[in-house]
Amino acid sequence: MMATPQRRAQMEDNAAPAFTFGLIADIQYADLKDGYNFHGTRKRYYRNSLHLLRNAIRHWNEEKVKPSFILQLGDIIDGFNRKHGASGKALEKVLDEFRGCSAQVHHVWGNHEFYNFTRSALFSSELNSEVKGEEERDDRMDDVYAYHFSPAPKFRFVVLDAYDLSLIGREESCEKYSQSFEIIKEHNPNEELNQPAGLIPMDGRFVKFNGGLSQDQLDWLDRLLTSADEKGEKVTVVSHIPVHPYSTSTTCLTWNYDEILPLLCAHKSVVCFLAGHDHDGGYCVDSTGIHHLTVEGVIETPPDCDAFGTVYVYEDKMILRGNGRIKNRVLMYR
Ligand SMILES: Nc1ccn([C@@H]2O[C@H](COP(=O)(O)OP(=O)(O)OC[C@H](O)CO)[C@@H](O)[C@H]2O)c(=O)n1
Repeated sequence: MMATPQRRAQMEDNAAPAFTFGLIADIQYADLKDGYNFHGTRKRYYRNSLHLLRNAIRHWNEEKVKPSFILQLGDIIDGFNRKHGASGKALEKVLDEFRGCSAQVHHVWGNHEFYNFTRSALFSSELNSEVKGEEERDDRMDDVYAYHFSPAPKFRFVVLDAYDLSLIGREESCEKYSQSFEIIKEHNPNEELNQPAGLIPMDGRFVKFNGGLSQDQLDWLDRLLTSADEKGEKVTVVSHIPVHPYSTSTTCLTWNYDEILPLLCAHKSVVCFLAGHDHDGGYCVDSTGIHHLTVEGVIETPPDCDAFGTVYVYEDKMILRGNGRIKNRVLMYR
């Protein structure tokens, strides 16, 4: 499709951005030969994912305007590492690549983080990139990996914990596990709870490899966005699991997306929602003008291609410059 002259002009904005940041999703590195996804329809390049990460970091380090930070959108190493007793070694290998990046990295937690490590181990690891907020600590958020940061005046990023309510990464003895079990069993009668087989399409999200936000996290997000509205900030919300059904397949959607979406739409500060998880990627603009971008996964990207992007942030828009299978996009603020 030909770009309209207006779209071309927007893409070619040569003015200096306020700042830029990098995007990469679902690296899922493992020192294993290539495999396939569950249905055998998509090849997974476990070893090569490290090379694609290296390409991304080389690109970011050579950028004229250096990215202020990188968003690693979760599933940094694959769950298969655990079976091979290689979780620590695999993580170290990927983090070592990231250490060569001149920008700070914000790590989001996905399902594969919990296949490899306990929640408490993750909190004490380098994958905890939490920036302590300016607001008073809320004790109810102690076991939740959610935080926010402001890379430049009038801009804020919120990192969400999409496995706050989940059957993975929560001790069976805890209240949140019981609550999650009830939620999933109400919609999914399958013996194997990773299976969406037989469910009506919109219920396909009620599988074990997804999760949701607790009421405490929703309340925290609401308070944070109210404060951002008052300050006139532009907010980008980041999570491993997408929240808009048009930006992903329904089997990769957050359990309580139907509570999260209205909350985001009610806050004028929110301009963009970034996620990974669905390796095919996706994009839509919701009815209120929030951009929902699901970033294509490195793990299912062939070795001769790439899967990373750089976002140039302006006062009125963000411009995504994609590499490999990630498309260029202009995201005008609502
Ligand atoms: N229909 C399915 C799909 C998966 N499983 C099992 O669930 C676990 C997680 O699956 P996996 O594909 O590894 O999860 P990813 O986060 O890498 O990918 C999510 C989307 O599929 C990507 O687009 C694993 O144990 C699978 O075997 C299942 O039982 N039934």
